[in-house]
Amino acid sequence: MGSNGDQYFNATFSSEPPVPDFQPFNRQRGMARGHRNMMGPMQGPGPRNFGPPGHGMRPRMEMPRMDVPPDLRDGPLPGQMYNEGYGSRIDSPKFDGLGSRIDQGLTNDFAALNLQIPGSGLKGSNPGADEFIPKSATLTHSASSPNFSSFNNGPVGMPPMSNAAPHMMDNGHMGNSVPGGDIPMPVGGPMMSNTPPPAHLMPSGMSGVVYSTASPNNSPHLSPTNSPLMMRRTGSPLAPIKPGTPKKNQASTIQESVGGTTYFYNPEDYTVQREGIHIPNFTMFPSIPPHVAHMTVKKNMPQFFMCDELKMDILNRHSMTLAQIDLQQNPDIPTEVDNYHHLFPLEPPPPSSMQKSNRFSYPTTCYKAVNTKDGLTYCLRRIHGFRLSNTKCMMIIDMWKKMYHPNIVQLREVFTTKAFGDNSIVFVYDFHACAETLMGRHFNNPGSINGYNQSFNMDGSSRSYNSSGNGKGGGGGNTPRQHAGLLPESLIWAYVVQLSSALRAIHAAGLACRTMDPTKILIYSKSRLRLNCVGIMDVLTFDNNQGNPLAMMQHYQQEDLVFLGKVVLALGCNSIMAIQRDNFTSSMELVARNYSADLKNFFVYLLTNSNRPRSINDIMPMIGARFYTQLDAAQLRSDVMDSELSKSVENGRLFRLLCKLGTINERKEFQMDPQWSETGDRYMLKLYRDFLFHQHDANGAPWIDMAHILQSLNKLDGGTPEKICLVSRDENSVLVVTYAELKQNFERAFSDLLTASESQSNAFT
Ligand SMILES: Nc1ncnc2c1ncn2[C@@H]1O[C@H](COP(=O)(O)OP(=O)(O)OP(=O)(O)O)[C@@H](O)[C@H]1O
Repeated sequence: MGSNGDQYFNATFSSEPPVPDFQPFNRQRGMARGHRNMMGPMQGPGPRNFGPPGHGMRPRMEMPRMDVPPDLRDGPLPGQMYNEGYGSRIDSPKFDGLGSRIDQGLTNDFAALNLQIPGSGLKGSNPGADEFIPKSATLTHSASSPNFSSFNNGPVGMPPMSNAAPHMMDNGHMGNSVPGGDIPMPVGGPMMSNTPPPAHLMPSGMSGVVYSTASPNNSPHLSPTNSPLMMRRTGSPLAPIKPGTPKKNQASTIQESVGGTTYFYNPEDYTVQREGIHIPNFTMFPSIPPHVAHMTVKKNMPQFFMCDELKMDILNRHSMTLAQIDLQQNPDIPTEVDNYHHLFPLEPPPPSSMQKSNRFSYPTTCYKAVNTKDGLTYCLRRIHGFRLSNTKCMMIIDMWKKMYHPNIVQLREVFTTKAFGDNSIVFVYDFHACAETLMGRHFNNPGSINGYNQSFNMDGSSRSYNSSGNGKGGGGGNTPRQHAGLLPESLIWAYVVQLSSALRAIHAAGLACRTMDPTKILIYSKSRLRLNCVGIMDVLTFDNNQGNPLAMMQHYQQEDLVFLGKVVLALGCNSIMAIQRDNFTSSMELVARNYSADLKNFFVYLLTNSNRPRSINDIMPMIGARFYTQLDAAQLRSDVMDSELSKSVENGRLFRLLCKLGTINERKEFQMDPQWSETGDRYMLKLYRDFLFHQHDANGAPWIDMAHILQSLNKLDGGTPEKICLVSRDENSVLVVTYAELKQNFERAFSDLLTASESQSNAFT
């Protein structure tokens, strides 16, 4: 079995489910609107235009949130704040928002299933009771309070889908945005959480308010007592659904004329209530999918970010790619070679400049370098002192350049140069950061292993193999070993599959590898192989007198197969010595003792009876069902990578959001501008920053919960209709705003900033 996914195969498969990440409850995933027929018939539009304006002609396969009735898009949001001089009023006379309808649908759905729905808030309390109605909940703020003029310009509607960020099209469900159930928001309700906000956020004039357990639209949800973090620890604290919850009556059809077209629609058709589906109007990283979560070794802490192993791997590769050398201390390295600059040697300088490569009979040097045209990093392999006398061989190079394979290091171009002070030819390959050679990984210890005490070249000559000299890898270290110091057979087959796959593609293209050698096979990650240096031998050994440059290919292909057998035999015996002719019998005995008959047959086929023509395709039956193992490992790894990628997608989005917020808040140059942060609309964003980061609990202790920050930021990004209460530090100003309003202000502020920066840069140019 390949070790690409070894850490997952080795995982402890515990019967105990892992701690869910940020997912305090289980519920039905959202369905596309196209499934509505499964849930019940559409409420009947008549023969004219049906549905809210802008939706009449739409096919029904739409995201539910696309269909926002005009009362929510254009009408005042419940709880809309209006400016009344220096006082602001919370006006929430009829709370019948989208969210509550959605919630009701979900609640009913769950009720039908006789399940408990967290967050329904049904604990026997009557939501319509007076205690839920903080009548005349008028908030005051100080004279320095922000100018709310923007609210006078008319109602702030729920943002239409077209204004939403693309990620809103995702079907992810949010952590604890459990619908509030059947409870309509009480008239005049203060759109508060089902638990009181932290003490410092509770306005002094509202201390007697009873907080509703109603719609999530009105609920900040997260507080020190009901954060997802707490829920993870304690199980869902949200109330179970009350059995037999009555269904809400159907709303009557609404008629609306827009631009001469009359739309008839039932508002509830354009919410997801009827389907009992709740698709959040924002997105966030929900959790690791179970097929990945159960695969990994169980961790004590939930993983919101990339796993350490992968992160270190990526960071190492990044730093290796960015590494530079001080050219003043290395005058031998030219600043520029052809289209490449920032040359960085990938191996220490050889003891003698005349030391030849084990494989090429010329001194060679490898550099990492950046291409001036595309800015990408490549590997330059310089062959010292080689003068290209005939360009006919470039026809083979062109064939190699077209050869794309996941187990071959891609050849990009070949050029001659005098930049090194001699006639050199340079082969440019893709750079695989942190790659090492198979030699360095597995045969770096030239000492006695398995009874062999001398290293040999693959061709059987007696020259000792050096390590790759790059200080990486090593025969011991992290290399997986079976008993008796041998490699696990699964790893050997993983190598065989990859090497034979590369050879198969090469031979099918009419070429030959000619560098099947442990020093010319790159390995990275756990067991990922690539054949390196393809095409070099075709140039270095090109026979000018030969009419057809490909005439010798069949012969070279036969050699490839023999060398494949030798490389794998050396791996199987864990020694280069194993391939020496004298050692062949004992090597085969060792293989027969420790490995399967298939592996032995593999060596017999490739390394005996030299007169028999061989084909790479004959290897496939020997690999047999092990192909499935490789495929499984590759797919598992792909699943893990996909899951890791999904985390990063959300991280990047939130990081950009935070960057924007940081650039808007409290800009010194705008401090005295009445339109800016201290006195203008941006004041709201400044208070939001405190809401986001500076919460404390009832005892005044800082309340630090990543889940609160993540969820709140995601709601801001999604511009949800949910309301939050923002309080100034002196507690004299209280703003109740929806995330949608915050988002509008946020985007406006940032675009103002961009405009200002453009005009400034224009002023300077
Ligand atoms: N395409 C590449 N991407 C990244 N690193 C590479 C690439 N090619 C080579 N290297 C690095 O350069 C080092 C030297 O490679 P090289 O092929 O010269 O190995 P070697 O053992 O020194 O062989 P030789 O005896 O032929 O010089 C390798 O260990 C590898 O880490």
